[in-house]
Amino acid sequence: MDTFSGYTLCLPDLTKFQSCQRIERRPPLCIEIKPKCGFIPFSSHVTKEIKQRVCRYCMHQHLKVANGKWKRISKYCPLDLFSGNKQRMYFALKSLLQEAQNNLKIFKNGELIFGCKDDQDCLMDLNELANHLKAYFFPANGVVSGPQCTRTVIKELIHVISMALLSNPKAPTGAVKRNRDSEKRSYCEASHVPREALRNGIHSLENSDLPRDSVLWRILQVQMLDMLDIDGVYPLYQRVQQHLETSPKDRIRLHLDGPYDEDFYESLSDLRSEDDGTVEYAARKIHQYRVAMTAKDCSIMIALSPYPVEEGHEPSNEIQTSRACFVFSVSILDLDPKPYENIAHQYNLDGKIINYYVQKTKTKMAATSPSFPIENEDCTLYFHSV
Ligand SMILES: O=P(O)(O)O[C@@H]1[C@@H](OP(=O)(O)O)[C@H](OP(=O)(O)O)[C@H](O)[C@H](OP(=O)(O)O)[C@H]1OP(=O)(O)O
Ligand SMILES: Nc1ncnc2c1ncn2[C@@H]1O[C@H](COP(=O)(O)OP(=O)(O)OP(=O)(O)O)[C@@H](O)[C@H]1O
Repeated sequence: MDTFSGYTLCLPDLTKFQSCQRIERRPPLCIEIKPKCGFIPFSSHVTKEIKQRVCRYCMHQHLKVANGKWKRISKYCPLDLFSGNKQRMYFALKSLLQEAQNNLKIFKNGELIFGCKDDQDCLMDLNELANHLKAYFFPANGVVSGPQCTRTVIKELIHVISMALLSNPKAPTGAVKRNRDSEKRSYCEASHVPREALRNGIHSLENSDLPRDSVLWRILQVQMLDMLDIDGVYPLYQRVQQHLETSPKDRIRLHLDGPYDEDFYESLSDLRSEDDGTVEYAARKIHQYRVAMTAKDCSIMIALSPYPVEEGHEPSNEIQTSRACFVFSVSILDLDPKPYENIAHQYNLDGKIINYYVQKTKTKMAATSPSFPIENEDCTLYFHSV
């Protein structure tokens, strides 16, 4: 509900399956993922070299833990999830299950069974999650338990989530191959994926790249409307602010607070990046940045409704593994536009994230690097016969 305008938005409950399906004994599941930004900035305005190597999410983790927002650093890296590479996606989803923070929630029949209600109240027990889910993956034998059961259920769950994230509602039109440059931009040096898997990932073309029109592909396309990065957008914001001081009424003409109509939408498709020095150019780039920011903060809802393996279904909206069958739907949540004023906050936050990360990694490197002999210290090597 928007208390300023007096409007209320009435949305369907996305934790429940939307289309009318046959009644199943087992209730619907829903997985909510807030994936965050899935690429390394490619803008030439970026001056801090670290931003070209480590993604914002991984850097921000350190500041969040230092500020007490979360207790532990997550091994989740959005670039692994958005990679389209099965191994990296598996690792990303497993990391979310180990440290969900506000990036993963699981609902059963609309009720939260895994993830955080808020910063204090988190349900994070994987065995309990497996207990909730085993009826979906061991339908004939609900009594299995123990670590093996948990492992199998979690593996199956990750498999099902990956399939939903990579599914293409418009039938197969192929994956979008990355060129060498964008490939480099899709690796984060702070990722915890084992180096070996990364090396294989870079060279293996199969199981890599996002299928066109999959939910991850669509979100990534919108995120990449941020072509200048906050480093390039902030000076444009200052240009607009300066202009508004003398012409405050232009705030409406420049659509800074909406309306989000055809004109606004059209301004998103003009991707020219030659700055002609006008306030119109600045406003257009700010619109694109704000829409990208919205896509960097949205959530994906995957609703799953189980059905018996032997029953046929539209293959386009079903997920079938060796152990389970689901019909599924994928929606995107939390698409309210980021306010124009947010840009100043983003700029300051970006600086804090980077400074803290650089300082933290420097201290860590100093503590782990080998100590060199101090001046005048005896460094004679003695060889003993063996
Ligand atoms: O800046 P970030 O990346 O920390 O994102 C904020 C989110 O923090 P997160 O990193 O996901 O824990 C933050 O999430 P929480 O409220 O902390 O769960 C909000 O979504 C915030 O958006 P808004 O200002 O409420 O519209 C988000 O702010 P925006 O950057 O999208 O404006
Ligand atoms: N249509 C919906 N169906 C099911 N659950 C929903 C729906 N809308 C929101 N939720 C749940 O409520 C949570 C908060 O929603 P949302 O982020 O839109 O609210 P908000 O007030 O904008 O919160 P924030 O400022 O933290 O983003 C979501 O993470 C999701 O779990």
